[in-house]
Amino acid sequence: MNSLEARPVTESEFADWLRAVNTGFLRAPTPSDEEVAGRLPHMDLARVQGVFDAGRCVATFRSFAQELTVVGGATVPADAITNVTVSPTHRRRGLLTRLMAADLAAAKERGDVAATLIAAEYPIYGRYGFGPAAWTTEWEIDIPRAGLDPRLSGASARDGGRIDLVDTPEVRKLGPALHDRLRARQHGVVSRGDRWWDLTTGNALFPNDNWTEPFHAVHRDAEGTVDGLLVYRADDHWGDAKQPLNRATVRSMIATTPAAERALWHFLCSVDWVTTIRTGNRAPDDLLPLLLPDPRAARVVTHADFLWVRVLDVVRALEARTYAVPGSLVLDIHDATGLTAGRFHLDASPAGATCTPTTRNADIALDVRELGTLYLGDESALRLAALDRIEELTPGAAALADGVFRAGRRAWCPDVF
Ligand SMILES: CC(=O)SCCNC(=O)CCNC(=O)[C@H](O)C(C)(C)COP(=O)(O)OP(=O)(O)OC[C@H]1O[C@@H](n2cnc3c(N)ncnc32)[C@H](O)[C@@H]1OP(=O)(O)O
Repeated sequence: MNSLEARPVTESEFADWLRAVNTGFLRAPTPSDEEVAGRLPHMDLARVQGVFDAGRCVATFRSFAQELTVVGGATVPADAITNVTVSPTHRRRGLLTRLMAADLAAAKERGDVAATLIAAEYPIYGRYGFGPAAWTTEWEIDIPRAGLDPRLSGASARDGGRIDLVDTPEVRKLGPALHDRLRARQHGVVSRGDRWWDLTTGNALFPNDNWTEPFHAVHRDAEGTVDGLLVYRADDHWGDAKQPLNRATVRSMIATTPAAERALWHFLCSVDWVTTIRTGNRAPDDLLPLLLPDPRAARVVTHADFLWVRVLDVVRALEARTYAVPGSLVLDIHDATGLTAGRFHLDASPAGATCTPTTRNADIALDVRELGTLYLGDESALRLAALDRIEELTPGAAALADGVFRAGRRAWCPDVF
C-alpha cells in the first residue's frame, strides 16, 4: 500500500490514466490517440488524480467545478466527482478512501459548499458522507393505451405556442440559455459547460464514439420564446404483419413551463410509427403520467437514487436554500471526517434562513450523509427518524424538520456526469 503513489497525473500520463478509467468501467481499455488529444485540453489536471503501481495507473479519480441548484433557485459551488475507478488487481485496499479524503479536503479548502456525484452502486459513497439527494424515474409509455386522439398532431400546441424541429447548430445556440432558465427554477439541476453542449450536439466527437444525430424539437411559447427542448431517437421496428412498432427513446427533455412539457410529450406521442416511448431520466413527480388521459399507459421501468450530495459547509449550504415553512431547529451534525461536525442553529423561512454554530441543546442529531439526503428537500425527516437515521432529541422536532426541509416539487438532476 505504501509503495502505491497517489497524485495528480501529468500530461504524459493521461493516456495511461484513461486506460485505467476504461478498465474500471469495463470498456475496451486502450484509448485512441485522437481520444487522448481530444480530451486532454478539457481536463484540469490538478484535479485528475491517479494511483500508480510500478509506473502503471491502477486507480483514477477526477473532480471539476460545478454549480448545483438548491431549493429556491440559488446555486452553490460544488465539487463534482467522476471517473472513480480502482483496477480489479487493486480493489479493497483503501485506494478509493484515500483519493476521496484528499479530494474532499481540497474541496473544503477551496470553499465548495458540497460535493456531488452519480453513484455507480448504492453501497459505495455513504461512508464518505454522501446521501442520495435526488432520485430518477423512467417510464415506458404504451401510446395506443394512452387515450390521446391519434388524429391530432402534437405540433399544434393548444397554448398558442408551436413546435419546430431544429438541427444541432441551432440547439447548440439556444440550448445553454434555456438550460440556464431551467436551473434557476429546478432544484437538483447541475451546470452544463460548453463541452457538454459540444459533445451532445456532435460538435466534438471522438473517432470511436458512436454518436448518431438524434431528432431535436423545440417548443416556443405564443411570444416565440423557446421554453422546451426535446431530444429523441427512434428505432426501426416493424411487426410481422407490417405494423409499425417503433420505439422512441428520449435522450433529454427540458422545459421551463408546464405548457411546454405538455406540448412536447403530446408531440412525441403523435409521431407516426412510434408506438412506445422510453422517457429517459425524469423526476419521480414528473407531470408526464398525468398528462396522458390514461396515466396507466406509462409504466415505471426504473426508480432509483441518482444524484448524491455531500455537504462540506453546513452554514453556507443551509443559508443558500429556502424552506417550505418557518421553523427554528438546532441540528447536531456528526461527521466522522470532522469536515462538518458541529451543532448549528437553523432559523428557516420561505424567504431564506440564517444558520449559526451554537452551543444550545440540539433538537435532532444526524450524520452528515442524512443532511445530504435532506438537503434538496426530497426526503422525509420523519421517514429518516423512523429508520433511526435521525435522532429526535426534542419531542416533535422530527415532524418540524420534515415540514421545514421538504420541498413542494421533487429534486431532479437531468444529467449524468
Ligand atoms: C462517481 C463515479 O465515478 S461512480 C463509479 C464508481 N466506480 C465503479 O463502480 C467501477 C468499479 N469499481 C471500482 O472501481 C472500485 O471497486 C471502487 C472504486 C468502487 C471501490 O474502490 P476500492 O479502492 O476497492 O474501495 P476501498 O478499498 O477504498 O473501499 C472502502 C470501503 O468501501 C467498500 N466498497 C467499495 N466499493 C464497494 C462496492 N462497489 N460495493 C460495496 N462496498 C464497497 C469496501 O468494502 C470498503 O469497506 P470497509 O471500509 O468497510 O472495508
